[in-house]
Amino acid sequence: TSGSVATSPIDSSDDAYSIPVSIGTPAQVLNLDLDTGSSDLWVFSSLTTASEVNGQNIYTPSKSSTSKLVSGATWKVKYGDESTSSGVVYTDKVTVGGITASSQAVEVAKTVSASFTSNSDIDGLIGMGFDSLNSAKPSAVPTFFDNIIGNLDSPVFTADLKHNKAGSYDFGVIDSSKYTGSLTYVAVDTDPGYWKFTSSGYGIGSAAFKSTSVVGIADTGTTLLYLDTAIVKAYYATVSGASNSATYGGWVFKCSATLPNFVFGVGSAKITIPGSYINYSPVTTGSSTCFGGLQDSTDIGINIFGDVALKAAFVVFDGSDTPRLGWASK
Ligand SMILES: O=C(NNC1=NCCC1)c1ccc(Br)cc1
Repeated sequence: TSGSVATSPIDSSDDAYSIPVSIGTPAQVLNLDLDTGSSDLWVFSSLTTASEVNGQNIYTPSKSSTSKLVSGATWKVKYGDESTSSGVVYTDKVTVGGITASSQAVEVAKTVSASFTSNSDIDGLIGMGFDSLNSAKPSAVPTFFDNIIGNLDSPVFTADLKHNKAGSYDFGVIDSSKYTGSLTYVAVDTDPGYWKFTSSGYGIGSAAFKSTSVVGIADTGTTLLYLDTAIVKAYYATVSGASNSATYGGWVFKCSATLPNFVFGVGSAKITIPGSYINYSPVTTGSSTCFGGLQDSTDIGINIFGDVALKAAFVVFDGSDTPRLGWASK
């Protein structure tokens, strides 16, 4: 089988990208954040503390004829932005882009942290990292990708995220109409469970490309691009008036600034992020000070190729016995 689902940015800053996911019988459709940086499929639910639900769609297992409680199973997940959620586990029928996992572990939230409550556009997450990252206890549960991979024509999913418009995630097929040129593949290190790869270098504006190994993860669940201090400083040195603000917790500049393109290498290929993608958003609504889409990864401990980078490319997440990432321009 193969399938495709549209994915839309939840707001004008492309803060996250959601997909419709059908759960249960009859179908309950929730908008989930497909996240290659984690491996839990969890949802707002009828079991979620009422005061922590604010406009989200919820999954009510008792209304699904195919739901089953997984006795004794619990989960608790913490994300890189310090957000958290936790609860219990059901299995149910889950369909994404026309592809069904008949008995998918659906982690039902009993509690979620404030940043989830305040985001009415996201009804939960669908993790597409490796199973080793799954938080369920006493034993991990397989991701949706792991459950369907055996039925896919090809053991892959692809990401075609776009700036301020709908893109798509495809499953089981590589649609060559969605990219230009050719795909360049790079090895993935699956320890500890991210899609971790080594970029071959970077270029800032019209400056010479710098060949250097940059280890990072391809993370659809992280909004921005986080790289080593030296690269980030070199980039903002070309933006007059840019500064690393303690007040705002990162690099800021005048919203009217002209930002250079940023190129990152994958093998011999080069992906160009338009400078405009690095003007992320005003620090507060209406401010003329803007927060950069490229930030320092020092405090994280690993580089993250988040949505700012991913939306400049067509990316193949290849889950074959030798996992790898394919990158192309578009
Ligand atoms: O949590 C992570 N990615 N997904 C999401 N972030 C926020 C909601 C979902 C994440 C993963 C690895 C590293 Br290293 C840093 C962050």
